[in-house]
Amino acid sequence: MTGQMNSRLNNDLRQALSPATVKQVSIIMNAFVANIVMLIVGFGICLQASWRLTVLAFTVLTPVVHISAEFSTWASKLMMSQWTYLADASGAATQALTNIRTVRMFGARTIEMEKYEGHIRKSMDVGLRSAWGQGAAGLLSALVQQGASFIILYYGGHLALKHEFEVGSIITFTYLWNRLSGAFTSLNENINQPVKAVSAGQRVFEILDLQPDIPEEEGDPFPEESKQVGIRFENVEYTYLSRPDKKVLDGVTLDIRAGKTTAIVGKSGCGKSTLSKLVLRFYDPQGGAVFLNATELQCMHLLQYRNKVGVVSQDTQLFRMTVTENITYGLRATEYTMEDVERAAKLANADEFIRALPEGYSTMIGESGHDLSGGQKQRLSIARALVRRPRILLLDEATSALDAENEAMVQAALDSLMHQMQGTCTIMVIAHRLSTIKDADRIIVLHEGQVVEQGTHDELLQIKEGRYATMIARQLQGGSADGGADGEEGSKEKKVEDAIAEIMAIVESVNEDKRKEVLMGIMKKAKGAGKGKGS
Ligand SMILES: Nc1ncnc2c1ncn2[C@@H]1O[C@H](COP(=O)(O)OP(=O)(O)OP(=O)(O)O)[C@@H](O)[C@H]1O
Repeated sequence: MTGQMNSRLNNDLRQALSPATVKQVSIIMNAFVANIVMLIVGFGICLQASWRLTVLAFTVLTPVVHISAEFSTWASKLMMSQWTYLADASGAATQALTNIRTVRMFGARTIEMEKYEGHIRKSMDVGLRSAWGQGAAGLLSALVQQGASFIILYYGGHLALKHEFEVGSIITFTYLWNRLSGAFTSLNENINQPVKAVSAGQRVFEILDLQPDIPEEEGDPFPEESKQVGIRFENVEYTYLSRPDKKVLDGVTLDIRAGKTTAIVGKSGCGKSTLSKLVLRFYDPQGGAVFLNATELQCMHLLQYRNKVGVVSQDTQLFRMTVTENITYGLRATEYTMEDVERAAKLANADEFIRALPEGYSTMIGESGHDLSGGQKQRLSIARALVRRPRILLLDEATSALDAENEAMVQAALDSLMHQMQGTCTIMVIAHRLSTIKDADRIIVLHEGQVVEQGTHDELLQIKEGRYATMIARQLQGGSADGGADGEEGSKEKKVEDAIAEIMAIVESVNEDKRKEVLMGIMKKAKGAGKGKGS
């Protein structure tokens, strides 16, 4: 899609601007004026020489006009489809080049080349058809014009024989007629070029004038600096348009409390990122509503709102700009100082590696940040979130794509970010594992688009400890594991494996000195549950 838009903008823009050079404008204007004058004056002289021959000649010209108009419509349809194929080719090339590592990894170079060639071939076929058509239309109109000259000579001769017309006038008339039809063809071409440019320009403006589905510059102002902001989901339902059969959020009601850190956890695909997309208002819910304090998010001035939201997500996107420009992306020069940038970078554990770059903060970053490690990109993205002084911070599985070493460094940066922001900023953390959200004030567990549990870390641990204890007790007694965590289905072994994995996650998620206590707690409860069941 991006490639297609790109190609459309490039091709159409080139065509739209093609007549807009001083040389082209003067050529078109000169030829246009000369041809119009030639047509008017020539028509007058012809009429004066013989009105009958003039009417005859212009009657013959009518099919030429018709043929040109028909050909123009046909050719512009062909041109559209030729551009569509070119856009497909450009889209395929952009996609393959953007994901060049994946293409190489899967040995798909030849497949991608063939795809590209396929689109180009189709475009070439259409181009050839258009060229043949243009040739045929030219030939036909030349034949019609020659035919008109022949009829003029024939009928003129006939009139001369009857002494109604002088022989010399026939020669003058034929000469004028040839000049007239030449002027007509040239005028047609003169008009065609700006007309094509205008229609290409219209297509460019169609794209430029596209408005976002959600209006960005109207609505209630964002609450003042002194006021804390909380987010509330009330009975929210959401289904992606491309998958109408699957309700991703099904009556979600939850609070992201003002000034607190709230973690959203749950298995892959349960709807966590969809929640964050609704918070960012990329989409609006189909049922229920999202509120910012007492104001419905849909009534909020979107640009002001997004300006106050800092995001660190799993796939950080960087631009081909300097480090400073990447950190301050979206801010105007008056909205930050260099001290702000350095302070944000220090808090994000990024200052050290930035200073080690060849030109420090002025170093140009390669396309999509390919010359930085995943961890470095994430730390830049944390600095980017910090420098905006956000009132809402969204951390969407910011460490999930990193290796252990980078994860530790980025997690340290995130901890410092959350520490810095605590109390002044409302933080929403989306995580796979409980271990990454030790400092959350509240944890909300999602399961298949619904909130199944919520509470503080300790409250959730107690619930889970109780559940796993019951499961372990049942296992120890050789009984069924049904009724285990989150009501999931599957074989007994799978459930035990899941239970152990989750117990390990709990153990990881608490401080070392508390780990023993948690394990002892589970074993104690398991023993109690076993006895209860046995008696
Ligand atoms: N753009 C989309 N179009 C259609 N379906 C989507 C889209 N994005 C996500 N989904 C589907 O919505 C469901 C929830 O996805 P979501 O990304 O919110 O889950 P998640 O809990 O964040 O998962 P993960 O932890 O793996 O990132 C999944 O079934 C996913 O396939």
